[in-house]
Amino acid sequence: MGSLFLPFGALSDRFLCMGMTPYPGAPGLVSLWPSSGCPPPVAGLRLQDNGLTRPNKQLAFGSEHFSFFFFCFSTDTFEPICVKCLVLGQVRDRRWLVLAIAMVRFYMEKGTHKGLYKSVQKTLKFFQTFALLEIVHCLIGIVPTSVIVAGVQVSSRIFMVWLVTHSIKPIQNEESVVLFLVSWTVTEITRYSFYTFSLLDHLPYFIKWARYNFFIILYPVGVAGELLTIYAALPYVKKTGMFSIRLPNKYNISFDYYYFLLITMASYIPLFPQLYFHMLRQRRKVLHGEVIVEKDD
Ligand SMILES: CCCCCCCCCCCCC/C=C/C(=O)SCCNC(=O)CCNC(=O)[C@H](O)C(C)(C)COP(=O)(O)OP(=O)(O)OC[C@H]1O[C@@H](n2cnc3c(N)ncnc32)[C@H](O)[C@@H]1OP(=O)(O)O
Repeated sequence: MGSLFLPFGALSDRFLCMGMTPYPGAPGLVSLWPSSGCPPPVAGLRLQDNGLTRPNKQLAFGSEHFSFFFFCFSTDTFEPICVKCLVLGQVRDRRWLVLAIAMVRFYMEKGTHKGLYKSVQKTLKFFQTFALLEIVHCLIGIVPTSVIVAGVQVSSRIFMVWLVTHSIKPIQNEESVVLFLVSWTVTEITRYSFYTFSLLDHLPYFIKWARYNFFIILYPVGVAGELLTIYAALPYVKKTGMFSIRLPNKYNISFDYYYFLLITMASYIPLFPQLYFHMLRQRRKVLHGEVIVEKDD
């Protein structure tokens, strides 16, 4: 029994790891014990070593309030694999599922999108801010995803959540907010289901297909939602001068949030196609087995 900071370097052989967190994806206590004679079938899935240096199998289950997870790994390298599993948070699909259910329930009860953002904003801000960890994963090499691709994707969403939708209350009931909320949610449920089932080596074709097809529609829809929301915010930002710094001031600097928003909107023109074509290349590679040599970002 130990905490997250067990001396991984001192371990050898295979280990089964079991953890419990206060809520899905949060850090929590982890128990480790040698897997020999130990790994039982977990929820019908047999954990077995397949010689990978990343977690061989991982399974997470629980409720909205806490989460259990099991995984089995080999320590033939001294990579902190357990930490890797924890921070990768394969339960994120369920966190986004919580958001999806909250949105559907709200719409069924109220019959309107007005007030939807307000009702899900805490959950959204929490999950989306946690997505910053994705950039950290790329930076420290836990996942092979391009830092630039993940960085643009995550930072644009964080920007939308905190500096646009959270900060500019009059736009929170715009239909465009629903557009990006729905496309982000469906995308993340699919994406994290894909990662989870891939790690389990039981990837249903539908999940794989969905991961590499849904984006064809959801990406433009999400981006349209984001751009329309920023556009709707412009008059308010201009009128209030929010987040702007006017001259004269003692630092002799000026900043105009209105123009910053315009520049951000313009930056979608070169950046979005890069992300979209990246996904189209991934699609050809994963679904059609094409060998694609990508330029280093
Ligand atoms: C300050 C203001 C800045 C503003 C900037 C403005 C400009 C913005 C321009 C554009 C903005 C776009 C905004 C986006 C909006 C939306 O999201 S709309 C909704 C639709 N969105 C999508 O469909 C997103 C699709 N895109 C992606 O999924 C991504 O591009 C990606 C996730 C960032 C990268 O995908 P990809 O290159 O395919 O890599 P990965 O999926 O990460 O896979 C690489 C390998 O790594 C493994 N892996 C990754 N993460 C995990 C994990 N958590 N657990 C386990 N494994 C993981 C993965 O399995 C792959 O492994 P291999 O298969 O072995 O290679």
